[in-house]
Amino acid sequence: MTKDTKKEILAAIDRPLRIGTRQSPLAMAQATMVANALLSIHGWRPDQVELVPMIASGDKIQDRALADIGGKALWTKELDRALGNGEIDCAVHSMKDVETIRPGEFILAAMLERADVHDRLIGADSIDALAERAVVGTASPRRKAQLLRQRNDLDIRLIRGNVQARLKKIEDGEYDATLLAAAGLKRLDMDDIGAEISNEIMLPAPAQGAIGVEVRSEDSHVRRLMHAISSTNTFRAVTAERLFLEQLTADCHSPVAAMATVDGATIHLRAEILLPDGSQFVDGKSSFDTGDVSAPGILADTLLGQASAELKAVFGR
Ligand SMILES: NCc1[nH]cc(CCC(=O)O)c1CC(=O)O
Repeated sequence: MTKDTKKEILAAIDRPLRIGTRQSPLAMAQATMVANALLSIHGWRPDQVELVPMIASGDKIQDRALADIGGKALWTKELDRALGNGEIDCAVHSMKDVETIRPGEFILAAMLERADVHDRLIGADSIDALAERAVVGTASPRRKAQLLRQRNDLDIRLIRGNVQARLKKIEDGEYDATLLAAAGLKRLDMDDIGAEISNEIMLPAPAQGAIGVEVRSEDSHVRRLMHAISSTNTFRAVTAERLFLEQLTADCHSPVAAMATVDGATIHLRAEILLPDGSQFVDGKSSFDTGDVSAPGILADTLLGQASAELKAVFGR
């Protein structure tokens, strides 16, 4: 960008850019990363951005699985309202928690460069090292199915609450172990906690480790500001994973994993669908051009085509 366009963008800001976020420590850390990226790339003063923390419905409900009470919208509803109203200029999300189909009035304008995509096991050095019938807390149908595939003796129970609350429950002995995304732990400066589980054993959730920024589609000014902090490779990889998920018509009940990597002009997508009890799964991979928007859906159809009637039924087929 030339010096003149930079000046023009700066001049257009007559008040701080309001960045909407959930108020959990992880969400605040993510929004701060977006704020810092903007300050750094646009050369702004710290007072030219403002974090606007909001409580999401999902934060108020701690005793049931998300899947049972309204799914991913519980994380986006409040922020959507504020973004639609113009109370905030953008909303920062963990892309893993964002529905595949979003209101047309919003657009994903940026994704920060993706962090570590592994899951980490807290409470034991490996899945095999867990005691017989150990109690493992997770709220993720994917992690539950992948754990049971490896160890069908494990007692998988629902765990809710933010990262700190979950770690406390392990400390207190309420659960023997849990799984958390390495990306989230790192953002909370806790990346040394637990043991890394390989992507072979636990392929991550679609969009795991990616932070996205949504803006109003019509707001070309903020779109342009966000474009400057976006990682093209992360955007392409996460978009492929989300297209895969969309074709499956999966929701947060569905045990699904997908991970794409970008190598030059090629996307490599690996994905897997499982029965909730881990007793069956189908996995596959596909490599395609970065411009190919139908390949992820074709992989989804291929996996479903190889699935048993029971596994198809998990995806309403
Ligand atoms: N569903 C909660 C959630 N959403 C995003 C992350 C971690 C950060 C990320 O994957 O980007 C987490 C916690 C976890 O899975 O451990």
